[in-house]
Amino acid sequence: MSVLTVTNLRKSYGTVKAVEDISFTVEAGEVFTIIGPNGAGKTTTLEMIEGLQEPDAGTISINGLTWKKDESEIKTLIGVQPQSGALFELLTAEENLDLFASFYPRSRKTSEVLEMINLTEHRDKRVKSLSGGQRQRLAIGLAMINDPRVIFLDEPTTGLDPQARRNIWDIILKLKALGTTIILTTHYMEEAEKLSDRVCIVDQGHIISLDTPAALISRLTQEREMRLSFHDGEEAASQTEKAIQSQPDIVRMERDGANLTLWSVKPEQSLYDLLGFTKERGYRVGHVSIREMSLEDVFIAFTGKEWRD
Ligand SMILES: Nc1ncnc2c1ncn2[C@@H]1O[C@H](COP(=O)(O)OP(=O)(O)OP(=O)(O)O)[C@@H](O)[C@H]1O
Repeated sequence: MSVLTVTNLRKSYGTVKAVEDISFTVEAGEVFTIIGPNGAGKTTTLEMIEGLQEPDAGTISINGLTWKKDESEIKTLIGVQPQSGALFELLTAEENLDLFASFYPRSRKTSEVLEMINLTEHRDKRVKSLSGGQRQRLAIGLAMINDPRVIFLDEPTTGLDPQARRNIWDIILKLKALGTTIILTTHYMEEAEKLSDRVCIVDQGHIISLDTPAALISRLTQEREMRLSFHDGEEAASQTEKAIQSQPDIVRMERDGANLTLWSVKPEQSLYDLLGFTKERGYRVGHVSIREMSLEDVFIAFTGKEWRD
Protein backbone atom coordinates (compact mmCIF):
# COMPACT_ATOMS: atom_id res chain seq x y z
CA MET A 1 0.00 0.00 0.00
CA SER A 2 1.30 3.48 -0.87
CA VAL A 3 1.85 5.81 2.05
CA LEU A 4 3.17 8.71 0.05
CA THR A 5 2.49 9.78 -3.52
CA VAL A 6 4.22 12.81 -4.97
CA THR A 7 3.20 13.93 -8.47
CA ASN A 8 4.85 16.53 -10.72
CA LEU A 9 6.24 18.57 -7.86
CA ARG A 10 7.81 21.92 -8.73
CA LYS A 11 9.36 24.72 -6.72
CA SER A 12 11.40 27.75 -7.76
CA TYR A 13 13.09 30.42 -5.68
CA GLY A 14 13.12 33.41 -8.00
CA THR A 15 15.00 32.22 -11.05
CA VAL A 16 16.40 29.12 -9.30
CA LYS A 17 14.43 26.02 -10.23
CA ALA A 18 15.04 23.96 -7.09
CA VAL A 19 12.57 21.16 -7.96
CA GLU A 20 11.51 20.78 -11.58
CA ASP A 21 9.26 17.78 -11.96
CA ILE A 22 9.47 15.19 -9.26
CA SER A 23 7.11 12.24 -8.96
CA PHE A 24 7.41 9.08 -6.87
CA THR A 25 5.48 6.72 -4.64
CA VAL A 26 6.60 5.25 -1.33
CA GLU A 27 5.15 2.00 -0.04
CA ALA A 28 4.28 1.33 3.60
CA GLY A 29 7.26 0.11 5.64
CA GLU A 30 9.87 1.14 3.09
CA VAL A 31 13.11 2.94 3.79
CA PHE A 32 13.16 5.35 0.84
CA THR A 33 16.34 7.38 0.43
CA ILE A 34 16.87 10.51 -1.62
CA ILE A 35 20.48 11.16 -2.60
CA GLY A 36 21.99 13.77 -4.87
CA PRO A 37 24.73 16.36 -5.17
CA ASN A 38 24.64 19.69 -3.28
CA GLY A 39 21.75 21.86 -4.33
CA ALA A 40 19.98 19.01 -6.15
CA GLY A 41 16.65 19.83 -4.50
CA LYS A 42 16.50 17.15 -1.80
CA THR A 43 15.70 19.39 1.16
CA THR A 44 13.20 21.42 -0.86
CA THR A 45 11.42 18.20 -1.89
CA LEU A 46 11.37 16.95 1.69
CA GLU A 47 10.14 20.26 3.07
CA MET A 48 7.26 20.39 0.60
CA ILE A 49 6.22 16.86 1.59
CA GLU A 50 6.53 17.78 5.29
CA GLY A 51 4.21 20.76 4.73
CA LEU A 52 6.93 23.31 5.52
CA GLN A 53 7.00 24.77 2.00
CA GLU A 54 4.21 25.22 -0.48
CA PRO A 55 4.87 23.69 -3.94
CA ASP A 56 4.47 25.93 -7.00
CA ALA A 57 2.79 22.96 -8.70
CA GLY A 58 2.14 19.27 -8.19
CA THR A 59 0.37 17.17 -5.61
CA ILE A 60 1.37 15.40 -2.40
CA SER A 61 -0.78 12.69 -0.88
CA ILE A 62 0.10 11.16 2.51
CA ASN A 63 -2.03 8.12 3.29
CA GLY A 64 -4.58 9.49 0.84
CA LEU A 65 -4.67 12.89 2.60
CA THR A 66 -3.58 16.32 1.34
CA TRP A 67 -2.07 19.28 3.23
CA LYS A 68 -4.79 21.66 2.04
CA LYS A 69 -7.71 19.57 3.30
CA ASP A 70 -6.28 17.43 6.09
CA GLU A 71 -3.42 19.33 7.74
CA SER A 72 -4.12 18.36 11.35
CA GLU A 73 -4.60 14.68 10.50
CA ILE A 74 -1.39 14.57 8.46
CA LYS A 75 0.52 16.08 11.41
CA THR A 76 -0.45 13.07 13.53
CA LEU A 77 0.74 10.69 10.81
CA ILE A 78 4.20 12.10 10.19
CA GLY A 79 7.29 12.70 12.29
CA VAL A 80 9.98 15.15 11.26
CA GLN A 81 13.46 15.11 12.74
CA PRO A 82 14.16 18.66 13.92
CA GLN A 83 17.54 20.22 13.13
CA SER A 84 19.76 19.70 16.17
CA GLY A 85 19.78 23.48 16.70
CA ALA A 86 16.02 23.33 17.33
CA LEU A 87 16.39 21.24 20.49
CA PHE A 88 15.84 23.00 23.81
CA GLU A 89 19.38 23.27 25.15
CA LEU A 90 18.48 23.92 28.77
CA LEU A 91 15.94 21.12 29.03
CA THR A 92 16.94 17.53 29.65
CA ALA A 93 16.54 14.80 27.03
CA GLU A 94 13.43 13.57 28.81
CA GLU A 95 11.95 17.07 29.15
CA ASN A 96 12.44 17.67 25.40
CA LEU A 97 10.56 14.46 24.66
CA ASP A 98 7.77 15.32 27.15
CA LEU A 99 7.41 18.76 25.62
CA PHE A 100 7.13 17.41 22.06
CA ALA A 101 4.70 14.73 23.28
CA SER A 102 2.44 17.47 24.65
CA PHE A 103 1.99 18.85 21.10
CA TYR A 104 0.11 15.72 20.02
CA PRO A 105 -3.22 14.20 21.02
CA ARG A 106 -1.56 10.76 21.15
CA SER A 107 2.06 9.93 21.81
CA ARG A 108 4.47 7.15 22.67
CA LYS A 109 5.63 6.78 26.26
CA THR A 110 8.76 8.87 26.84
CA SER A 111 10.48 5.92 28.56
CA GLU A 112 9.84 3.72 25.51
CA VAL A 113 11.35 6.34 23.18
CA LEU A 114 14.37 6.85 25.48
CA GLU A 115 14.92 3.10 25.33
CA MET A 116 14.65 3.02 21.51
CA ILE A 117 17.16 5.83 21.08
CA ASN A 118 19.41 4.38 23.76
CA LEU A 119 19.36 7.48 25.96
CA THR A 120 17.71 6.05 29.08
CA GLU A 121 20.83 6.54 31.16
CA HIS A 122 21.21 10.12 29.89
CA ARG A 123 17.56 11.06 30.33
CA ASP A 124 18.36 13.70 33.00
CA LYS A 125 21.18 15.35 31.08
CA ARG A 126 20.57 18.75 29.58
CA VAL A 127 20.80 18.84 25.79
CA LYS A 128 23.76 21.23 25.95
CA SER A 129 25.86 18.54 27.61
CA LEU A 130 24.95 15.73 25.17
CA SER A 131 27.42 14.59 22.49
CA GLY A 132 26.70 15.16 18.79
CA GLY A 133 25.55 11.57 18.36
CA GLN A 134 23.32 11.71 21.45
CA ARG A 135 21.70 14.94 20.18
CA GLN A 136 20.98 13.34 16.83
CA ARG A 137 19.46 10.31 18.58
CA LEU A 138 17.30 12.66 20.62
CA ALA A 139 16.23 14.48 17.43
CA ILE A 140 15.10 11.13 16.00
CA GLY A 141 13.35 10.40 19.30
CA LEU A 142 11.42 13.66 18.91
CA ALA A 143 10.44 12.62 15.36
CA MET A 144 8.99 9.35 16.66
CA ILE A 145 7.30 10.67 19.79
CA ASN A 146 3.84 10.79 18.13
CA ASP A 147 4.21 7.20 16.90
CA PRO A 148 4.05 8.33 13.27
CA ARG A 149 3.44 6.13 10.23
CA VAL A 150 6.06 8.06 8.24
CA ILE A 151 9.31 9.52 9.57
CA PHE A 152 11.43 12.07 7.70
CA LEU A 153 15.14 12.11 8.48
CA ASP A 154 17.16 14.76 6.66
CA GLU A 155 20.84 13.82 6.85
CA PRO A 156 20.57 12.29 10.34
CA THR A 157 24.19 11.15 10.47
CA THR A 158 26.05 14.06 8.90
CA GLY A 159 29.14 14.98 10.89
CA LEU A 160 29.00 11.95 13.18
CA ASP A 161 31.83 9.51 13.70
CA PRO A 162 31.41 5.97 12.31
CA GLN A 163 30.26 4.46 15.62
CA ALA A 164 27.71 7.21 16.27
CA ARG A 165 26.50 6.77 12.68
CA ARG A 166 26.02 3.05 13.22
CA ASN A 167 24.02 3.76 16.40
CA ILE A 168 21.64 5.86 14.28
CA TRP A 169 21.41 3.06 11.70
CA ASP A 170 20.34 0.71 14.52
CA ILE A 171 17.49 3.07 15.43
CA ILE A 172 16.41 3.36 11.79
CA LEU A 173 16.38 -0.43 11.47
CA LYS A 174 14.38 -0.75 14.71
CA LEU A 175 11.81 1.71 13.34
CA LYS A 176 11.67 -0.20 10.08
CA ALA A 177 11.13 -3.45 12.00
CA LEU A 178 8.12 -1.80 13.67
CA GLY A 179 6.71 -1.08 10.19
CA THR A 180 7.41 2.66 10.11
CA THR A 181 7.97 4.14 6.67
CA ILE A 182 11.20 6.13 6.59
CA ILE A 183 12.13 8.86 4.13
CA LEU A 184 15.82 9.57 4.41
CA THR A 185 18.38 11.85 2.84
CA THR A 186 22.04 11.15 3.28
CA HIS A 187 25.45 12.06 2.00
CA TYR A 188 26.85 8.65 2.87
CA MET A 189 26.63 6.04 0.12
CA GLU A 190 27.34 3.16 2.47
CA GLU A 191 24.37 4.30 4.55
CA ALA A 192 22.05 4.52 1.53
CA GLU A 193 23.18 1.10 0.35
CA LYS A 194 22.82 -0.52 3.77
CA LEU A 195 19.50 0.93 4.90
CA SER A 196 17.42 1.63 1.82
CA ASP A 197 14.79 -0.49 0.15
CA ARG A 198 14.87 1.99 -2.71
CA VAL A 199 17.10 4.89 -3.60
CA CYS A 200 16.08 7.93 -5.60
CA ILE A 201 18.93 9.89 -7.22
CA VAL A 202 18.03 13.54 -7.71
CA ASP A 203 20.05 16.06 -9.71
CA GLN A 204 19.15 19.62 -10.71
CA GLY A 205 15.57 19.22 -9.52
CA HIS A 206 14.90 16.00 -11.46
CA ILE A 207 14.87 12.32 -10.56
CA ILE A 208 17.53 10.71 -12.66
CA SER A 209 17.13 7.19 -11.31
CA LEU A 210 15.00 5.32 -8.79
CA ASP A 211 15.32 1.67 -7.83
CA THR A 212 16.64 -0.76 -5.23
CA PRO A 213 20.37 -0.31 -4.53
CA ALA A 214 21.12 -3.71 -6.12
CA ALA A 215 19.10 -2.93 -9.26
CA LEU A 216 20.76 0.46 -9.64
CA ILE A 217 24.18 -1.12 -9.41
CA SER A 218 23.38 -3.90 -11.88
CA ARG A 219 21.67 -1.47 -14.24
CA LEU A 220 24.76 0.69 -14.29
CA THR A 221 27.01 -1.90 -15.71
CA GLN A 222 27.90 -5.53 -15.83
CA GLU A 223 31.56 -4.56 -15.67
CA ARG A 224 33.84 -5.42 -12.81
CA GLU A 225 37.12 -3.77 -12.12
CA MET A 226 40.07 -6.15 -11.69
CA ARG A 227 43.54 -5.32 -10.49
CA LEU A 228 46.72 -7.35 -10.84
CA SER A 229 50.27 -6.63 -9.86
CA PHE A 230 53.27 -8.45 -11.30
CA HIS A 231 56.30 -9.53 -9.28
CA ASP A 232 58.28 -9.63 -12.51
CA GLY A 233 57.83 -5.92 -13.10
CA GLU A 234 56.75 -3.67 -15.91
CA GLU A 235 57.78 -5.94 -18.77
CA ALA A 236 55.56 -8.81 -17.55
CA ALA A 237 52.62 -6.42 -17.06
CA SER A 238 53.14 -4.92 -20.50
CA GLN A 239 53.36 -8.33 -22.23
CA THR A 240 50.19 -9.48 -20.46
CA GLU A 241 48.42 -6.27 -21.44
CA LYS A 242 49.31 -6.84 -25.12
CA ALA A 243 48.33 -10.49 -25.02
CA ILE A 244 44.85 -10.00 -23.65
CA GLN A 245 43.80 -6.67 -25.10
CA SER A 246 41.93 -8.37 -27.95
CA GLN A 247 39.83 -10.35 -25.48
CA PRO A 248 36.23 -9.28 -26.23
CA ASP A 249 35.04 -9.32 -22.58
CA ILE A 250 37.59 -6.71 -21.56
CA VAL A 251 36.16 -3.27 -22.19
CA ARG A 252 39.01 -1.16 -20.87
CA MET A 253 42.52 -1.56 -19.54
CA GLU A 254 45.05 0.69 -17.81
CA ARG A 255 48.64 -0.04 -16.88
CA ASP A 256 50.73 1.77 -14.32
CA GLY A 257 54.19 0.21 -14.25
CA ALA A 258 53.81 -3.35 -12.98
CA ASN A 259 50.14 -2.86 -12.10
CA LEU A 260 47.34 -3.66 -14.47
CA THR A 261 43.71 -2.56 -14.04
CA LEU A 262 41.05 -4.06 -16.31
CA TRP A 263 37.32 -3.73 -16.63
CA SER A 264 35.61 -6.87 -17.86
CA VAL A 265 31.99 -7.89 -18.39
CA LYS A 266 32.98 -11.49 -17.61
CA PRO A 267 35.57 -11.11 -14.88
CA GLU A 268 35.91 -14.82 -14.09
CA GLN A 269 36.54 -15.70 -17.75
CA SER A 270 38.97 -12.79 -18.17
CA LEU A 271 40.85 -13.79 -15.07
CA TYR A 272 41.03 -17.40 -16.24
CA ASP A 273 42.48 -16.29 -19.62
CA LEU A 274 44.83 -13.87 -17.96
CA LEU A 275 46.20 -16.33 -15.45
CA GLY A 276 46.48 -18.91 -18.25
CA PHE A 277 48.78 -16.51 -20.08
CA THR A 278 50.88 -15.60 -17.04
CA LYS A 279 51.29 -19.28 -16.14
CA GLU A 280 52.39 -20.12 -19.69
CA ARG A 281 55.00 -17.32 -19.53
CA GLY A 282 56.01 -18.12 -15.98
CA TYR A 283 55.13 -14.61 -14.72
CA ARG A 284 54.48 -14.33 -11.02
CA VAL A 285 51.30 -12.43 -10.14
CA GLY A 286 51.49 -10.76 -6.75
CA HIS A 287 48.07 -9.42 -6.02
CA VAL A 288 44.71 -10.01 -7.68
CA SER A 289 41.43 -8.32 -6.74
CA ILE A 290 37.99 -7.91 -8.26
CA ARG A 291 36.03 -4.89 -7.12
CA GLU A 292 32.24 -4.96 -7.05
CA MET A 293 30.55 -1.78 -8.26
CA SER A 294 28.95 0.24 -5.49
CA LEU A 295 26.17 2.78 -5.20
CA GLU A 296 28.90 5.40 -5.28
CA ASP A 297 29.85 4.28 -8.81
CA VAL A 298 26.19 4.56 -9.78
CA PHE A 299 26.00 8.06 -8.36
CA ILE A 300 29.09 9.22 -10.21
CA ALA A 301 27.94 7.60 -13.47
CA PHE A 302 24.47 9.16 -13.30
CA THR A 303 25.31 12.63 -12.05
CA GLY A 304 28.83 13.00 -13.42
CA LYS A 305 29.74 14.41 -10.01
CA GLU A 306 32.04 13.18 -7.31
CA TRP A 307 30.41 12.09 -4.12
CA ARG A 308 30.67 14.54 -1.23
CA ASP A 309 31.53 12.89 2.08
N1 LIG B 1 15.11 29.58 0.59
C1 LIG B 1 15.77 29.56 -0.55
N2 LIG B 1 15.92 30.69 -1.29
C2 LIG B 1 16.58 30.67 -2.47
N3 LIG B 1 17.14 29.57 -3.00
C3 LIG B 1 17.04 28.41 -2.32
C4 LIG B 1 16.36 28.35 -1.06
N4 LIG B 1 16.42 27.07 -0.61
C5 LIG B 1 17.10 26.37 -1.55
N5 LIG B 1 17.47 27.18 -2.57
C6 LIG B 1 18.20 26.75 -3.79
O1 LIG B 1 17.47 25.70 -4.39
C7 LIG B 1 18.33 24.68 -4.88
C8 LIG B 1 17.99 23.35 -4.20
O2 LIG B 1 18.33 23.44 -2.82
P1 LIG B 1 18.10 22.27 -1.76
O3 LIG B 1 18.50 22.78 -0.43
O4 LIG B 1 16.74 21.73 -1.91
O5 LIG B 1 19.15 21.18 -2.27
P2 LIG B 1 19.76 19.93 -1.50
O6 LIG B 1 19.77 18.82 -2.51
O7 LIG B 1 19.03 19.67 -0.25
O8 LIG B 1 21.24 20.40 -1.21
P3 LIG B 1 22.27 20.00 -0.01
O9 LIG B 1 22.69 18.60 -0.30
O10 LIG B 1 23.37 20.97 -0.22
O11 LIG B 1 21.54 20.17 1.27
C9 LIG B 1 19.73 25.18 -4.63
O12 LIG B 1 20.18 25.83 -5.79
C10 LIG B 1 19.57 26.17 -3.48
O13 LIG B 1 20.57 27.16 -3.53
